[in-house]
Amino acid sequence: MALAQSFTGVSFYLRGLSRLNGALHRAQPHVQWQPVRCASSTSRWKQRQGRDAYAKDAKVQGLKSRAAFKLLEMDEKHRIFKKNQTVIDLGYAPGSWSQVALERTKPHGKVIGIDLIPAQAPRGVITFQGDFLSPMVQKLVKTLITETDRRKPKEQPPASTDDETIGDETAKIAIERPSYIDLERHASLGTGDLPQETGSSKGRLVDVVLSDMSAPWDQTSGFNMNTMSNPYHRLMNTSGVAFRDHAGSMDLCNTALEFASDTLRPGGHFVCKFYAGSEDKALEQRLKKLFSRVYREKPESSRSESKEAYLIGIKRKGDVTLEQRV
Ligand SMILES: C[S@@+](CC[C@H](N)C(=O)[O-])C[C@H]1O[C@@H](n2cnc3c(N)ncnc32)[C@H](O)[C@@H]1O
Repeated sequence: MALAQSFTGVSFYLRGLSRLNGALHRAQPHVQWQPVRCASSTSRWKQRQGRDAYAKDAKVQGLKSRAAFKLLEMDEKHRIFKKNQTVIDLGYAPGSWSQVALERTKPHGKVIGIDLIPAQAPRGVITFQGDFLSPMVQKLVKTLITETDRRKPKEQPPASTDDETIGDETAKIAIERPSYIDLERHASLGTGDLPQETGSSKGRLVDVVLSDMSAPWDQTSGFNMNTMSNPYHRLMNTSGVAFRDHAGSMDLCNTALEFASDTLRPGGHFVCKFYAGSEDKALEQRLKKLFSRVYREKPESSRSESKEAYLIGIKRKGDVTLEQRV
């Protein structure tokens, strides 16, 4: 049974890091996750999913979505993951990138997923629900990173304590902190006792920061779906208006990059999705300040009609930090 502790408006789930089964283990015989080429698409999403070989392959292999293949392609080319790394997955829901990250960082990799919406995370992923554009949420995530780093798997309490159940078990780490709402209230009153910003290199505990965040838009179709059991369908990933998608993605990417600047170890890597447009060159320049090598990728599994593409930063420079935007 999964244990969950809810704080007002924010939920933490820590599932047993070493007990990976379910979808991930079912996917194991196909660890290569070799996709076949994409079939032609139609304008209707559902029909397209029906014909899309990547979407079918993801289902067969127990992956939460076809997006997994984009990350697998990029990892194949740039060797992003190594065993036992700590990975932050921004916009993790429904969780296929987290599945890939867990698989590629075995046996003791740690994956922390953050998303606006609640979702059933892959087993073994620590999740945090909140808007990553909020500075408060970013601070809480930094605190969570520090806390989980202190509690390595070998340091967890024995199976008989209250914090751990046995069986299809899930380990829970109870993290003592004020609620999200309390923190927001204190901040607005100017009395905030916020979590301390982690000091320069001291807070750099992360090996890989991934961001597949897309600015969410209100749902415009598919209202007949059972949205209580599948909240992923409550929001659309693109507005359909190229400029809005581009502007939204630049904000998300810059925020993810600044977070990477604060939390990535020297030598760490960064991947972020963006929607192409006039500002993406400036974003690429910012990456070049922080990383030794920067690549622009459009994986084969990314639909050709989509303006999405990825920037990859390899090897964070140890002596550089990015200035925050004003
Ligand atoms: C394309 S989906 C990610 C798919 C995921 N990489 C996977 O493989 O399953 C984009 C996600 O970004 C999330 N997102 C968008 N804006 C966000 C924000 N400001 N904070 C946190 N998550 C956000 C959305 O809720 C959505 O779940």
